[in-house]
Amino acid sequence: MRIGLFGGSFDPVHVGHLWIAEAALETLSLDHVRWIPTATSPLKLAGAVASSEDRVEMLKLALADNPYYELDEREIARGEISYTVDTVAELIQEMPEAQFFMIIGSDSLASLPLWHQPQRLLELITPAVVQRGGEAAIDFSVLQGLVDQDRIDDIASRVIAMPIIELSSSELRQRVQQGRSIRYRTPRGVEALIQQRGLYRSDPWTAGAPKNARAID
Ligand SMILES: Nc1ncnc2c1ncn2[C@@H]1O[C@H](COP(=O)(O)OP(=O)(O)OP(=O)(O)O)[C@@H](O)[C@H]1O
Ligand SMILES: O=C(O)c1ccc[n+]([C@@H]2O[C@H](COP(=O)([O-])O)[C@@H](O)[C@H]2O)c1
Repeated sequence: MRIGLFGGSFDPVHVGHLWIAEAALETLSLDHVRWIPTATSPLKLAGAVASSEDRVEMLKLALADNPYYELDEREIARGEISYTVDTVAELIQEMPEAQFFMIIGSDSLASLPLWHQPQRLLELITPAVVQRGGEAAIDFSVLQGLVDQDRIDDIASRVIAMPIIELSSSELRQRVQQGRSIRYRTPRGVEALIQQRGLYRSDPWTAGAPKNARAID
């Protein structure tokens, strides 16, 4: 079994995320992509804007019709800060036969030395980094000091190519807050849920504390 792990805040999930997962499935010949929404991302300690429940609900709608996608709610269930190294160690113990890949954007690679126990994490799992067409080549030198050059070359050989999709969850949140359309930026069901539940309507910065207070209690 070859399994891609795709973690994120998914606040909300958007078509950039879906494209990444699809490109990863093909490039790495994966059996499935396991989507793992964070409780609180270690480098986004202010917490997500939407509640964990709403983010999971949106993911369920986005992933529903794809048999190669699985939703893994362990980080939400664990609560508190979601360290990837803990999640990966758990999964390896549960599925010792599987080969895991950690799907990450190049911005996440750049911050990897700041992650919790990055050296141990890289001993446990191989990152597969998304390379967006037209962008400068990924700088793998950030891994120097964490792993040796052979390992860096191995990681660099597993890039996931995709076109540039100028989208982020922050942009979607901002658009909703400004009353602008998010159509085609996220699946229809997700868009409908955001509207129905009134998510992202108020500006979290002017409204005060993040709404996902439970995640950082
Ligand atoms: N448009 C995109 N193209 C390539 N990678 C992306 C894109 N959007 C997100 N990613 C990657 O997907 C992973 C999960 O992202 P995350 O859930 O934090 O979404 P985000 O859009 O980056 O959110 P935010 O805008 O709130 O920071 C990260 O590794 C991130 O680098
Ligand atoms: O383990 C860490 O220290 C760590 C630090 C930063 C990010 N991550 C993971 O990287 C993924 C994307 O994070 P983010 O902040 O872009 O939503 C998500 O699964 C996070 O848990 C993990």
